[in-house]
Amino acid sequence: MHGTERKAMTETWLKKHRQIYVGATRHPFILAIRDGSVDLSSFKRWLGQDYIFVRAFIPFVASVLLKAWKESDDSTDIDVILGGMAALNDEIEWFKKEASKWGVDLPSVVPQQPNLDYCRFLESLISPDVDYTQAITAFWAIEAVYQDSFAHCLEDGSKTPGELKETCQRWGNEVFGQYCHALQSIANRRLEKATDDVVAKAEVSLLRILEHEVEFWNMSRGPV
Ligand SMILES: Cc1ncc(CNC=O)c(N)n1
Repeated sequence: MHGTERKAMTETWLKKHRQIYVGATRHPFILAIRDGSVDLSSFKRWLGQDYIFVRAFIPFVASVLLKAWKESDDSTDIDVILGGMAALNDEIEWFKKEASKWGVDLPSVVPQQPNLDYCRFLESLISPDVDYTQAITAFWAIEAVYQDSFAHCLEDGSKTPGELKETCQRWGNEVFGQYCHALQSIANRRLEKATDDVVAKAEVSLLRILEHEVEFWNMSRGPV
């Protein structure tokens, strides 16, 4: 990496890994929501699995907050991360409401293997051995996949069914988009000053996240 221009590292990575990024953000499940052909049992499967994921995501975000507090050179990072935590509080209530609307009994949802694998990966990032730069890059990537995916379902020309629009709005709205940009700016700022070793680790975790996200969407198809 020596001598490499590191401004906007995350943008460089998204170009370099474009194929897998498109796989994660234009998955057949998302395309089916967008064209209105989505099977509602797929949607319900996704909803139940995502609730389990989001519960595991909370301690991960808390760990990023703690790392920011200990390691960040900019105290306003905390405000951005805290905003993300506040959104998760809302999100948990929304999942409960949405699940009851669709007749999904959340306590009886069994986590599928790709979900367990993704949650275990999140847990590995909580370790104090993972530094703030790597953790905030991972946090950005996880949020950005949902933002990009669901915003696609709200674009002009999309035929998203009315009853799924609220779901798409949750992650596809403008405010969530700005929040993802704020996370991306923090990641870029940190990556610019990071050691080659940390930059390499952050890139690997970005790739792992994109792979986990593809597997996560694949679960909506149901057990094979
Ligand atoms: C599998 C997955 N990835 C990203 C998100 C978005 N972050 C928090 O809600 C999510 N809900 N689920």
